[in-house]
Amino acid sequence: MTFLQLLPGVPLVLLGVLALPVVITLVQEVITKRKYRHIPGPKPQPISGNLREFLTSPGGLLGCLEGWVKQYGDLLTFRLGSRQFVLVADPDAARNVMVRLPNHAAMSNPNMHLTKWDLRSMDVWGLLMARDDYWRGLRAAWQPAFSPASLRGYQALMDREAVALAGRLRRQAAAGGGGGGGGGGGGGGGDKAGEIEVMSEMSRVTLAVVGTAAYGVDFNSPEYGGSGSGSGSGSNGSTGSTLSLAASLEAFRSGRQPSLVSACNDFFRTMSPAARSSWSWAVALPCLLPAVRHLAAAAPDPVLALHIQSRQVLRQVSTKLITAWRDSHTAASANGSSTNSTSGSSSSTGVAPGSFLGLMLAARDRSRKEGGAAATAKDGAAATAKDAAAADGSAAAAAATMAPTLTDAQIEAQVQTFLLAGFETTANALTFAVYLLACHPEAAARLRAEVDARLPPLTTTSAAASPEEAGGGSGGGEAVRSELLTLETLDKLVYTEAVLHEALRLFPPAHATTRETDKDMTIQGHRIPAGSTLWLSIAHLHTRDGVWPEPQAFRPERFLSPDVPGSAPELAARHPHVHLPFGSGPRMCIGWRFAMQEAKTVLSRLVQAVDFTLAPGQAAPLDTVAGLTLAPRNGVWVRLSPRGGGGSGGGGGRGQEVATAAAKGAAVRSAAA
Ligand code: HEM
Repeated sequence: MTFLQLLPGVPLVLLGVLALPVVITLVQEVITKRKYRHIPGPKPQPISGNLREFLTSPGGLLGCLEGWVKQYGDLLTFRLGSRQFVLVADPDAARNVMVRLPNHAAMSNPNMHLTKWDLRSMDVWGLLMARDDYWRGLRAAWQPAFSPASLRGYQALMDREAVALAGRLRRQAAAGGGGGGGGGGGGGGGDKAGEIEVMSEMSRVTLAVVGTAAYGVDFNSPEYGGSGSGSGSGSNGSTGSTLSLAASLEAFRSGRQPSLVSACNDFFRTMSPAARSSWSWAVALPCLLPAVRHLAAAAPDPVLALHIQSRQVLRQVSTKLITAWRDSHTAASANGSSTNSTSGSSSSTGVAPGSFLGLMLAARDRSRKEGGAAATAKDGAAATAKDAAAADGSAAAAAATMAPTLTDAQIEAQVQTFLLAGFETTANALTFAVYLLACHPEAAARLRAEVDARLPPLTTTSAAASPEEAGGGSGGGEAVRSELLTLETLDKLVYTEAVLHEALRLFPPAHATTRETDKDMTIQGHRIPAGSTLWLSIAHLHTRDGVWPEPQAFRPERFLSPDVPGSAPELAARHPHVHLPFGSGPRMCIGWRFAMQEAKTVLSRLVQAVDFTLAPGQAAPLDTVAGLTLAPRNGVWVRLSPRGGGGSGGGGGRGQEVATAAAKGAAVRSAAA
């Protein structure tokens, strides 16, 4: 038989090759279906599973899950592409699995899977996704950065950024100008006089805090694309951040280089189920994925390209930070000025601000010494995370068996994890709190009274030495200063804390977390097979009927302890596992105290400095988007007015009362993917 005679068979072979992955996937689906057949849940479609309902539900991702819980009960199963999930919505069951199970399940976002390995080491090696013994070692290495002594050391820099924000907002309120040049961003507020977009401002503050607390650098400086870059349609000129996926895509198409804050926002936005690349279908056919990943890398569509770009920026920044740390540390060692790579990490003094990398490198040095030659050999065998992942084709499996020392890729993964986990969630929490206060003048008034009574006053001096000292922002020559807001004072801000807890309840930035079952287990009478992915819907627990009286109402009093006047009696009776903004158990958020300290500092300073109401045109109820995190879809616009008397605090007069925003609607969530 000649070659030519073979040709008619070629299309058939090709068809067979293409059909094979579909057949394999369908067979796997049948097997999976049998494994979970005893658990109720929506009927999946072949290949896509329940993805369509997830994406098209009018209530978005959260509304879809809510509907399923109503229909199928507190334990149900659903499939997204090839991935089967078990949703646990009962508080007791949620507590059990969070406390008992040590591992998060691997992430399953299409854009993430379509990105080549060298850009996503964080998805496996970062603390958030680390597993088993490797995670235990890593968590211990991170812990000193969040010890009480370390947190005390961060307070001055948190307050410095909060006072800078207060100055910036006060100047914008007084000038009656938009300061950042708003640009619309689809949020409805536009750049009218005295209006600001809250999320951009909060992102600027929280990014600055992460930068200085962890790395001792200013992430808002021009070096990282901040202060003035990125202005234009849909972006906030003062922060260089974009306000929506559409605005980021527009900026991307125009070839604009994103600031660090934009890249971080884009990372989260492109991890939303709504931000699908035209290559996303490949995730439903796992056996095709390695090949498609290469094709997608060669011809990414704008969504995937934006995702890849955000990871490239994160990578460049982390490499730069590591190199700078090494250079300065090597220089210091050569001068004999420092022998301790953590710059003072003893437990009594805490970790010095800016030395998170020192902590990681010290952990590596320590484990190298302890592990000796054997560990070093093992480390060498898995010299890069890429090699480890390639060894068996499973990055997650590689992580579980990793040597105890940290490779460069693993250290880079921690840098990126701290940056991402430490900034967006806190910025979103603050944004939601401001939105809720703008809608509830009575709560804002009570908060203002507490702040005025407790905080050291803000004083305004003329002629700022630098724009930074003046709180950045637009023009003018005034600076705002204050004595330090201490941790002792912060402890007394019980209503501020209650406002934040209530905002975290109604709009939990981390709306869900996961666990992976390590062996077969029984939940609510149903057998859950080993290796299952459990989806714990924090958002659902937070608004569960029958647990929370008027679950959608904004009532900070719920979180006041009984000895505080005006507290709501429900606190004592409440189930401890229906308010989990930071998760629970051994995988609970390592940065929760850091986040609360920062959020209290920033919110109280903001309220001390200005009054605010929702800007005309700002949608209420708020339009949100739930992806990896819950965020406002188009930012939140508020109108500022200065508080009276030069900002002396201490209960002095105010420039303008907060106008009632009741007509704008209550704190109802409209989460949409
Ligand atoms: C309001 C702000 C924040 C919220 C709502 C939040 C929420 C969460 C949640 C729900 C988890 C998963 C917990 C679980 O599965 O039980 C988590 C984990 C984590 N968070 Fe946060 N977080 C916030 C701020 C921070 C900050 C400031 C950092 C600082 C770096 C941080 C770092 C982390 C890390 C590294 C993990 C993974 C911990 C582990 O797996 O061992 N978070 N966070």
